[in-house]
Amino acid sequence: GEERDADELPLITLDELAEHDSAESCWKAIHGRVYDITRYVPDHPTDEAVIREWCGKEASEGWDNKRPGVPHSPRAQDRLERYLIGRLERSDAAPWEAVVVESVADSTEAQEREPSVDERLARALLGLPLDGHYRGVFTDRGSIQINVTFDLRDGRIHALEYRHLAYRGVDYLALEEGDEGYAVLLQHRQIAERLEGEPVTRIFALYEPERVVDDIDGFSGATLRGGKVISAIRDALNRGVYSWP
Ligand code: HEM
Repeated sequence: GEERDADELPLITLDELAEHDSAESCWKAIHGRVYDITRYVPDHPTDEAVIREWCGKEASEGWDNKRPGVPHSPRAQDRLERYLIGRLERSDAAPWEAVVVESVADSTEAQEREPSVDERLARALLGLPLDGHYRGVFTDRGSIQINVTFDLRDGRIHALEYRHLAYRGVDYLALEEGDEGYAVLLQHRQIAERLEGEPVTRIFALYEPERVVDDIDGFSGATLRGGKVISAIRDALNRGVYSWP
């Protein structure tokens, strides 16, 4: 669809919107525009209930927060624009400026958010991981093997730490020099050192640990479960920012 002049679109009231609150006819208002997404509901990549509960409503909050702080991708935005049918009639009861859930919002006050001046918002709109403190785990059959924390700044990893590191009943963080398996702990620490300041995309190098860690004490790089560290980091990224810098 060509970009239509917003002024040409019909005005739709909140009452009218509210009549289309089911899967049979699902309209949503997002940032001042109204979309009839009825045809899209069955195709949405979640449980239908997730998207249906916003039918008939001002849904910017859901749109901007697939999970807290994680907005939909540009691809989803393109998709959304296919269903544009009107403009929401503004009323003071329904502010439709960017809505950000509380955990993410600057708590001081609702200030004007523009991607040109708000780096966080710009990264969010581009689908880039947001700066902040992250925590994630790798579990195996219910028990946590790796628990990592790290910070992202401009998409780069800093201060990667292991809160927990255990395989097969061995608590590696408790090992001391000379203990069997100590080299595995050193290798994990090397990962943290070598990833310091690297773009987060660099984690995939851990699939070939010898690219990242030295051979220590005759242990080959293969001792290291590089894939598990990647999983813990990806889990952290999936969970989203744990706390803001
Ligand atoms: C407003 C309420 C909505 C909520 C709460 C919501 C929630 C979600 C969630 C939780 C996911 C993640 C699925 C996953 O990672 O497996 C997702 C993905 C997606 N949603 Fe929605 N959604 C909403 C509306 C929409 C609408 C109206 C469209 C398009 C017309 C849409 C298009 C997509 C697409 C294309 C994805 C794939 C990931 C992406 O491109 O961001 N969603 N949505």
